[in-house]
Amino acid sequence: MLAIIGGTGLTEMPGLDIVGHFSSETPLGTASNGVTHGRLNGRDVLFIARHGHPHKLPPHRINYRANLWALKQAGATRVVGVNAVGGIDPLLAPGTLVVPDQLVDYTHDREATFFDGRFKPLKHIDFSWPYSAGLREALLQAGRDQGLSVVDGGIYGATQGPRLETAAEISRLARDGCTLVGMTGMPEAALARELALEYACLSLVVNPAAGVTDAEITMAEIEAALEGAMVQARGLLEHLLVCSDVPDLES
Ligand SMILES: CSC[C@H]1O[C@H](OP(=O)(O)O)[C@H](O)[C@@H]1O
Ligand code: HPA
Repeated sequence: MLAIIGGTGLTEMPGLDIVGHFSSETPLGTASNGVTHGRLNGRDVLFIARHGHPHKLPPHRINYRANLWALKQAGATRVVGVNAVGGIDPLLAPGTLVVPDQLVDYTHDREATFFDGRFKPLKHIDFSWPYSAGLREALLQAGRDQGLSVVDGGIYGATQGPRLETAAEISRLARDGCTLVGMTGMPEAALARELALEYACLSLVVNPAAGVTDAEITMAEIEAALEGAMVQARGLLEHLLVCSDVPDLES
């Protein structure tokens, strides 16, 4: 079943016919929220709000392990993480939707693996290509079907937060090749891979990253960009659920 992890600006899925709720308690601690099982456009979908609902958890305090575990237990096989990001590449203006194809992890002190001694045998997952190619393509196809222009590829730099970055930090990320910056892309992607879940991200550019323009970053501009982009993102996700080209990885 497809699962959606909603981020900033997506703490619930409007229009969902609720089938049931799964508890937020897991062997890895408490998930941000209980997992909601619903039907959208006649298709089953699971939903969890990464920051809780209402939005309360900062990115470094999210129990990513519990969230992924709860989704897997609820029957998820494919997971789309939705995230608000800053645009490092000046071509990625606020309002742009991106399906990243790579990431660089700058986070620290997060519970970033299931293989910390409790789960055996230890597996060193291959993470050369951190996102599922099939799910990325399904997202891009859903965007094309909806007439949306969705950027195919981008390098997501995952920072610790919750503060935004300095201009010098963003210059460093740009030198590393990052085109997008956010605070939640890791360890979410790696944990999904450890649980053998197909995982891809739909990133919404909500501001130029620090120093990309001369202006300071304001929450007002972020909220305005998020409002518009989220309407498109929700349409894309709803279409993804019914899109005939989506490979059904469960069959
Ligand atoms: C200034 S908004 C920063 C906040 O938004 C992003 O969250 P998410 O990825 O869950 O949409 C970013 O990572 C920060 O947590
Ligand atoms: O500029 C940003 N930096 C990090 N995370 C973000 N999430 C939205 N915008 C940003």
